[in-house]
Amino acid sequence: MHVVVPYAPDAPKTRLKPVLSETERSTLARVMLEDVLEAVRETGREPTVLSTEPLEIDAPVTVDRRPLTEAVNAVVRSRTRSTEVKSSGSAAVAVVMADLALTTPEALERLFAPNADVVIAPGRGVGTNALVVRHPEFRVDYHGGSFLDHRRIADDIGATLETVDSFRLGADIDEPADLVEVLAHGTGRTADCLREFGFELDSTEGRLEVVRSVEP
Ligand SMILES: Nc1nc2c(ncn2[C@@H]2O[C@H](COP(=O)(O)OP(=O)(O)OP(=O)(O)O)[C@@H](O)[C@H]2O)c(=O)[nH]1
Ligand SMILES: C[C@H](OP(=O)(O)O)C(=O)O
Repeated sequence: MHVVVPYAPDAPKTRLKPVLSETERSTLARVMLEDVLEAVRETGREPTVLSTEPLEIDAPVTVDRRPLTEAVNAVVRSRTRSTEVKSSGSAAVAVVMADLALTTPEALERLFAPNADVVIAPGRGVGTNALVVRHPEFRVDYHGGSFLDHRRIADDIGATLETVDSFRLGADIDEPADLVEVLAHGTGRTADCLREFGFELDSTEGRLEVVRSVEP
């Protein structure tokens, strides 16, 4: 299975602006990417980064400056349609977002295991955090509740769809409140990165929150 990790390094994670400086957002995005790549590798697969810019990283990188949906569809089209790839028995393509900081190899195996035409791990906010495509006519349409769009697209083309109910794959790190999940459940370098930025868990207001001792 070909595993692609989309990544846009230019001004990433803007929704974290209230709590992180621009440099910190870039560092966090990069560390999350590295955690995701490592988790994929631990499943025995070699991920390719699908980046909007050239990157210095220990992984193959494909540069495609088009918006997310177009760039991913170009990969999906070429992998699921190529007769050469099909005859080698690996026409499936997986798309795993780079901001899944809680991802583990075990969580990814649950995404890779089903033999459905389309497999989706939805994210909070009804996004599509991770996806496997085996059907040659399936195309992605990210943003704006993309899980519902992807379910409809699968239905329209008669593709079988399996949904993976995963806390770890469902947790994309977009907003300040998501940092609580990283500090509480993170097993990779992202949690260490947040601690280095000075974040810690705090429950003095009742609900568990992140607070930071050093402001950006
Ligand atoms: N290749 C590619 N990847 C993208 C693009 N836009 C977002 N991504 C990646 O897709 C994943 C999900 O994107 P978002 O959650 O919107 O991340 P983001 O754009 O960094 O965050 P916000 O600025 O808060 O929306 C992340 O891994 C991003 O790095 C794009 O245009 N091209
Ligand atoms: C990538 C995109 O992220 P969102 O806009 O939902 O955060 C999606 O999952 O469709």
